[in-house]
Amino acid sequence: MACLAYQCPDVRVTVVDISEARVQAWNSDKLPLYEPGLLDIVKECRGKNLFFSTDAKTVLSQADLIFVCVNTPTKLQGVGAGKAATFGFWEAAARLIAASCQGCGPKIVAEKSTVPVKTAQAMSRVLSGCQDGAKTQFEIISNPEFMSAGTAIQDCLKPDRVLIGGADTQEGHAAVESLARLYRRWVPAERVLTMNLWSTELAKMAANAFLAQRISSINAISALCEETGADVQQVSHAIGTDSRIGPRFLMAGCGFGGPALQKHVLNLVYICESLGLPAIAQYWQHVVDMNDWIKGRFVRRVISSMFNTIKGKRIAVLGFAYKAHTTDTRDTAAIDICRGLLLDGAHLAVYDPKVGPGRAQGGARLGPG
Ligand SMILES: NC(=O)c1ccc[n+]([C@@H]2O[C@H](COP(=O)([O-])OP(=O)(O)OC[C@H]3O[C@@H](n4cnc5c(N)ncnc54)[C@H](O)[C@@H]3O)[C@@H](O)[C@H]2O)c1
Ligand SMILES: O=c1ccn([C@@H]2O[C@H](COP(=O)(O)OP(=O)(O)O[C@H]3O[C@H](CO)[C@@H](O)[C@H](O)[C@H]3O)[C@@H](O)[C@H]2O)c(=O)[nH]1
Repeated sequence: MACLAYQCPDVRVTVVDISEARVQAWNSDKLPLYEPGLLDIVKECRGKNLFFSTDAKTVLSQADLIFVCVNTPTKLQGVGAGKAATFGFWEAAARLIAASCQGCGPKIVAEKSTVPVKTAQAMSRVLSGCQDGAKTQFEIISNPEFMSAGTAIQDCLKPDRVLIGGADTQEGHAAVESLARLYRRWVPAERVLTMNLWSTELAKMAANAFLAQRISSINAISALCEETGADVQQVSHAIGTDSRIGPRFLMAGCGFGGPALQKHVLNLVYICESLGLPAIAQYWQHVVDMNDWIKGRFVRRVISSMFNTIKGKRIAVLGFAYKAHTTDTRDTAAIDICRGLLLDGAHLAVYDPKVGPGRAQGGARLGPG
C-alpha cells in the first residue's frame, strides 16, 4: 500500500488496522516490521497521501476501492486443522466493510490476502448478506500479492507481473480495468495480467506451491549429492542454465520456512482433499514431507558428525529468521532444527542480527541462554 501511495501521489491511501498498537507504530519511525527501504517510502508519503488509522467506519465509507490484506493463518484445531486456512480475520474484515459502507455508493473490494480459490464467492455472500438497510453495490476482484519479505519494495516497484481477476460481467470488467489503470502507471502494460477471478485466486497459491516444489526438489538432489560426492551447487548451476528451467529458487539448504510456502502448499492439499482429488493432494503433500525430512536429515548429520552425541555440547546457530533481511521467524526452518538439537541435549547459542533473543526463544520455545 505504501508503494501504491508512492507511485500514485494523487491517490489517497489509508491503511485501516484493528490493532491500535500497529497503527501507532506505522505513524512513528519505528515501523512494526523491518523491510529494507520501507521506512523511506513511508516517510516520503505519510501525511501527504498515505495515512494509517483505526477509524474503519469513516475510512471504508469514503473509499472507492478497498483492499483486504488481513492475515489468513492455518487452522490450528477443528476441521482441516494444520492445513486449511482460518477465515476469522477475513470474515471479520468483510463484516466490517459491510457495516461501514451501509447505503454508500458502489465499491470495489480487492482481495490481496492469499486465499483459497472461490473465496471471492464467499466474500460476496458475506458483504451482501450483512447489509440490512440500503444495499451498497460491491464488486469483488482478486489482486494477489507476490512480494517476498526482504525484497518487498523492489518486488512492488518492479513486479514480474500483477494479476487482477474479476467476474465475467460488465461491472467485473470495469472494476478490473480501474485497478489495472492504477498499476499501469508504473508497471509495463504487458505485465499487468487480467483474467478470470478463480484463475487469479488459484494462480497465487499455485505459484507458491511451484516455488516450494523447486526447493524440495533441489534439497532432495542435495541429499543424493552428499552420498555420491557430487556438489549440489554445481548440479544446481548445471540445471539452472537450461533456459526452460532457469536458475532461481534452486538453492539447496536446510528446508524452506516462512509464513507462506508451507502454509500455501498445505492449503492446496486441503482443497484437493475437499474436492475429492486425493492423488493430487498426496503429490503436493510430498513437497512438505520432503521439507520436513531435509530438516531432520540436517539434525542427524550434525549429530553423526560430532561422534553421535551432542549432549552437553555448545553449538552456535547463526541466523534464526526464515531468510535474510527479515525479522520474521514464522515457520523458520531454524525452529525445527534447534528443537531437534535440543532434544539430543545440545546447548545452543543462537545469533541473528535482526531477531532479538525473546523472539528466538519464543519461536522455538527454547529456554533462555
Ligand atoms: N507478508 C508478506 O510478505 C506477504 C506477501 C504476499 C501475500 N501475503 C498475504 O497477505 C496477507 C496478510 O499477510 P501479512 O504477513 O501482512 O499478515 P500480518 O499478520 O502481518 O498483518 C495482518 C494485519 O491485519 C490486521 N487485521 C486483522 N483483522 C483485521 C480486520 N478485521 N480489520 C482490519 N485489520 C485487521 C492485523 O491487525 C494485522 O496488522 C496473508 O494472506 C498473506 O498470505 C503476505
Ligand atoms: O532457492 C531457494 C530459495 C528460497 N529458499 C527458502 O525458501 C523460503 C521462502 O523464501 P521466499 O519465497 O524468498 O520468501 P517469502 O517471503 O516466503 O516469499 C514467498 O511467499 C510470498 C507470500 O505468499 C510470495 O508473495 C512470494 O512470491 C514467495 O516467494 C526461505 O526460507 C528461503 O530461505 C531456499 O531454501 N532456496
